[in-house]
Amino acid sequence: MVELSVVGILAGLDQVALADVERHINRKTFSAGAQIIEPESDSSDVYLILSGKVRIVNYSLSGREITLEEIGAGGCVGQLSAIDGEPRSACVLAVTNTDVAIVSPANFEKIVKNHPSVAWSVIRELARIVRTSTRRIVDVSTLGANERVVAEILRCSQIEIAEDGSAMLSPVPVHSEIASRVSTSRETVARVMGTLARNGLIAKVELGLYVPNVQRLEEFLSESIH
Ligand SMILES: Nc1ncnc2c1ncn2[C@@H]1O[C@@H]2COP(=O)(O)O[C@H]2[C@H]1O
Repeated sequence: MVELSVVGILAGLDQVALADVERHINRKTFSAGAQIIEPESDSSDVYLILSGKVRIVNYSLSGREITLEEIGAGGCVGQLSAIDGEPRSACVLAVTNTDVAIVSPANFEKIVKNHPSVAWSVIRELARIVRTSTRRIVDVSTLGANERVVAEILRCSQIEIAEDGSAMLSPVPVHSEIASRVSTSRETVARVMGTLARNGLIAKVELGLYVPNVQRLEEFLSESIH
């Protein structure tokens, strides 16, 4: 059984406090593809992700799926409705089989009020969401679709950057997933990745998508913006 201590917002709690939280949760496993949070439901439960990966998605008026974020083990979703009592702001889907600890809104409030370190972590997480959302708004309002695709590959590369300035994205990012993250079509992603490959900025290799020089990719992006 996965320990609750893997959950980021519970990191500051000692064993006694964790045992107390354990009494206020229900564990559940969602299969890959299952919907964990449905916007239409009345529930305001909070989901602490113990293992696996979830995708937070919204839908455009035309029905296109927009990925807001992917969150792995240690993350927390569903806190917004638990905090403000408003309807769910997005859908949450299990990407892989995912083990969660479910906390009712009343128990979430109790845990937050009893443990200042949890309250602070929840606040920090909200700050992170605001920052990420701000960056997305700026990207969507200032960059064209092609540049957004390059910016997304660049962001993934910056996370994986090695000492020699290269990066390996493994597995190769799926076109439809990049498209969903940057609000464009799969065809645009395929076209832009083709251009990057022809310019030697990315290459598909056995291990994944290889970016030989992340700085060159950054320069390519800033040249295409200006
Ligand atoms: N922009 C976002 N970035 C990260 N997580 C989000 C974002 N929007 C919604 N979520 C998460 O998705 C959840 C959907 O249900 P809630 O609104 O209760 O709580 C939400 C957050 O946990």
